[in-house]
Amino acid sequence: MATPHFIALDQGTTSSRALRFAYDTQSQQVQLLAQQQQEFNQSFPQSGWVEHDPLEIWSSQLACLCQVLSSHQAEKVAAIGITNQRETLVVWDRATSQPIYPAIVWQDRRTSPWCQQQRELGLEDLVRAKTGLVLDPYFSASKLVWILAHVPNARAAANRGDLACGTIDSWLLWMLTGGKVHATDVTNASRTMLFNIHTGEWDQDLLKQWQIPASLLPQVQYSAAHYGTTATSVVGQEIPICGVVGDQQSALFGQHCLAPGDVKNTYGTGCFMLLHTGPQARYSKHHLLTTRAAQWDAQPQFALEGSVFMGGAVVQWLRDGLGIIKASGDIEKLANAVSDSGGVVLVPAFAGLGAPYWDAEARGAVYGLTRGTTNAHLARAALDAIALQCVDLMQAMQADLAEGETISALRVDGGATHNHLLMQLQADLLQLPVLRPTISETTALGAASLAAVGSGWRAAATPWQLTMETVTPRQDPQRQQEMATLRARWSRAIAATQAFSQTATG
Ligand SMILES: Nc1ncnc2c1ncn2[C@@H]1O[C@H](COP(=O)(O)OP(=O)(O)O)[C@@H](O)[C@H]1O
Ligand SMILES: O=P(O)(O)OC[C@H](O)CO
Repeated sequence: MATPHFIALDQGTTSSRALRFAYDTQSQQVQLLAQQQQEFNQSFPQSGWVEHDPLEIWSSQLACLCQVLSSHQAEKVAAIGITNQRETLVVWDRATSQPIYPAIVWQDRRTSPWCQQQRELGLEDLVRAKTGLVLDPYFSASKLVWILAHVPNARAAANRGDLACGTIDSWLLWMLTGGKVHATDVTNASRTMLFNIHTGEWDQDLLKQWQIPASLLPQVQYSAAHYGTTATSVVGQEIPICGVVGDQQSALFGQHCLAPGDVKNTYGTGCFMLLHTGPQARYSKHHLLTTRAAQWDAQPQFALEGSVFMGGAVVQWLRDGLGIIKASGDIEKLANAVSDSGGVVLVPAFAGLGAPYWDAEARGAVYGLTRGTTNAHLARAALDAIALQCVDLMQAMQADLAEGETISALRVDGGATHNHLLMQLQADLLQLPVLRPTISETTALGAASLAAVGSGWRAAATPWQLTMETVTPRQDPQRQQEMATLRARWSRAIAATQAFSQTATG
């Protein structure tokens, strides 16, 4: 098998995907052979709540896997890698494998009051020191506490050891192995707010503080490890599962960002900028998170992360909420109908503001409307907002760089990077080259690559061949002036939005 195949399962916020790659061990070339994708339902049962059906996640993911399995010879598949939307939490019954409640999604804000209580108890610094995270509803811990408190009988069943919980990787592993494996990897664990990023273990103090029985939690392993094999009764054959990694850390790995100073930004539902910082945990002075990067041997790896909750989701809102475009890709043509937003600024704080503001109570706002404002101006303002949120992340990251470190380019991936207008805007705002791989599926590539490492087919440090396209920043004075104006307006709009959320009473 000189050209083993690896399958990545990429379970995202809006869709499940399976991608099959062939890896030529001689040339290190990788080829995408087949891919399948299924969207699934998003449920918004109350204001600020976001839920998924874990069984629909599972059935869509299994269907995609089975399709790419049957696309080529079965025996060529050397291993599977799983990558996933992070933080989203599932709790299920160990005996029946039935979820006891829908998955509470990373975007869900219902636990904002609980987070506030924990801050009032003075836990913020302790949580940050142990987990690298800020006390925000984004992370899994508050979602688990909510389920244990609100789902009938959940607390008693958890205390008896009858329940299991985990992020989506754990849920998929459990189902793929027919209930044999309850595990997760360090990157996913580091997003739960229950994991000590320094010791590499569940933090007993936090578990005690929040009354979480340790028996609920999965076993934590390296990202490249032998997790188990798929059950024949489920998938039709036994295939080793040798990689598990959160989707943003997977993209970091897939983009070959393995050394301190390497940075990537993914433009999916949200936008996630990660800076690899090497084997030492580094704490931000500018409200970024400290998180685990993919780990392939005994040496832990760390990253600084800036998370923006509404990236491509703003485009979905224009499509599904306002109905001003039919497909996400239509936004570029509409936005190109005008030369700028006409002074309109959209702050998409629909689910609060993530890094670097961490304002769970902020809500979205549009400024600068006139009688002349059109859908095209709004579309343009939406793209501006995606890029400007990422400028905030980059500014924080640059301010956190160690002496001698510089960021010379931004590697990008994710659905919204197909938008040329957005990518040019990003390059111009940052005055940095934006590097876009011709394989846009670097998240899946990262998981496939880790599965190849975990199954012994390649060494982690050996990069795949990646061809990059460069978007060069425009440096003419007029453009620079336009970008400065955009940034100044954005700062005012953010300040006004936060002031409104502090003064709003209902
Ligand atoms: N041409 C485009 N311009 C802007 N946004 C886009 C474009 N194509 C897709 N998107 C957005 O990208 C997101 C999908 O990207 P993807 O990487 O598949 O996300 P996820 O992994 O979060 O499900 C959607 O929010 C969609 O609105
Ligand atoms: O599903 P994505 O690609 O939007 O990623 C979601 C993130 O992992 C949330 O932290």
